[in-house]
Amino acid sequence: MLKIGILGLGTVGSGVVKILEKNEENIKNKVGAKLKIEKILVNNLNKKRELNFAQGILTNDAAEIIDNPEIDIVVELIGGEYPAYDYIIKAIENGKNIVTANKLVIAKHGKVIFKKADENNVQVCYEGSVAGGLPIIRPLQNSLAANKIKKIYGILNGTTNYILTDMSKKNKEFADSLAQAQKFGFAEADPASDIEGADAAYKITILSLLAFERFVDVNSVYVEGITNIASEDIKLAAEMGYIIKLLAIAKNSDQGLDIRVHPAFVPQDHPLAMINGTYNCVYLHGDAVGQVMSTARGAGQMPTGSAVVSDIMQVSKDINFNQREVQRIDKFLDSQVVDINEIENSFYLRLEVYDQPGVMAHIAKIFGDNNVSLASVLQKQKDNPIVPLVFITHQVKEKDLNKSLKAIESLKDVVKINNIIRVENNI
Ligand SMILES: NC(=O)C1=CN([C@@H]2O[C@H](COP(=O)(O)OP(=O)(O)OC[C@H]3O[C@@H](n4cnc5c(N)ncnc54)[C@H](OP(=O)(O)O)[C@@H]3O)[C@@H](O)[C@H]2O)C=CC1
Ligand SMILES: N[C@@H](CC=O)C(=O)O
Repeated sequence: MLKIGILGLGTVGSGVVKILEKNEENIKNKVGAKLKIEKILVNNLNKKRELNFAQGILTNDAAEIIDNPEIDIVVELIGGEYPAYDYIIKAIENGKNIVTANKLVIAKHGKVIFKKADENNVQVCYEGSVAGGLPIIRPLQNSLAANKIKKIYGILNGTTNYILTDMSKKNKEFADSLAQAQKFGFAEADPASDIEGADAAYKITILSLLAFERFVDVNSVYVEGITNIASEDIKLAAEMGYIIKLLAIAKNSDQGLDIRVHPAFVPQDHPLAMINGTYNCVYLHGDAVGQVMSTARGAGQMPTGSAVVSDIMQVSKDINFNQREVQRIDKFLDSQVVDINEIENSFYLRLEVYDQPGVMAHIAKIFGDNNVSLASVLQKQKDNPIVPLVFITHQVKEKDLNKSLKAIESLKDVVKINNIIRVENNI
């Protein structure tokens, strides 16, 4: 019998307990040992819970798990940076194997945690940390290991994909869709991490670690969230043949790593445009295998529970059969991240201008002076002295676009620049 201590009994922790109970027999057969939940750490012992436990299982003292010599595997599901990180380190030092779904901790502290795990001869598994129920950590470590991976495009945040899908398909307002995602338990305890892009940045940092064998400083990832996306942008994107998605992108080249998270126009006929709701997707290119695309629900109790329990089972099997999967992280290098200003993209620009002669000529001249060429222009007629003007540019370096936008903003016939969104035509 192997004994498990779980830190956290929220959305994911409850899912893990349910799966371990529901599939108990099947899990025992696959692992070759019975798995027993010894203790569960919660914050508030008096909280009303959907699951019932025997006396003494729930505790609010972390030491009863991380310092407990009976426990073989510590499953960290409390989230956030601290005390989660401290608990993981202490548990490793105490010889526990770790399973976690905490992308923040793995993205920020993976290097230290993996080193510590190696020194203590234990494993750290984190399949649930990226894209919930979508298998991608183990495939990158194993099934795709023969490949050199050049680029990854991901829809890695369930909350924002849910919001964008709702806004585009059901004409819902941002705040209503976010509230729904929070109610379902997809959103982080602090949903700013979802809607402002940090959650996806942690996830693409973890994928880059495995795909490119590079440690990335998560603070060097360029991040923009979806809080500026208006329903007007979603409608205009559709008119122009695109869907707006929050993309997490990592491309490796001799110049360094182009790694970023931002909303993007995705062509309507691209498979990524068809990933809706809480579904996540990873779309990558391996030199041997070619394109690989996988999709599954990226957030929520049972999909994430599925990934976490699979990790628990893998670690249990390894303990049971006395083996340990080794990650050769000692060979991983630190990454050079390419400055966003040097990256070329096509852009969607939505402006409001005074409807008067010459405005187009003034804007076109500034674009021309800064090497910005236009792929399409959409001028909306309104019975109003102020009209929207929409452009899609050809590929241009961000720094050149920004120079021209600064000049355009100061034109007196331009009211304001409403939005700028990157257009990913070459995924
Ligand atoms: N929700 C999702 O869909 C997904 C979440 N994840 C990740 O999984 C992890 C857990 O997320 P989720 O289940 O949503 O989080 P929740 O907020 O739903 O649950 C957190 C749990 O941890 C407990 N807890 C929080 N802080 C402490 C503390 N300082 N000491 C003791 N217990 C504490 C809470 O106790 P109490 O119940 O008493 O309040 C609660 O049981 C996070 O890292 C998250 O990013 C990953 C993929 C998907
Ligand atoms: N808040 C996250 C949960 C899973 O990682 C998301 O919405 O994707």
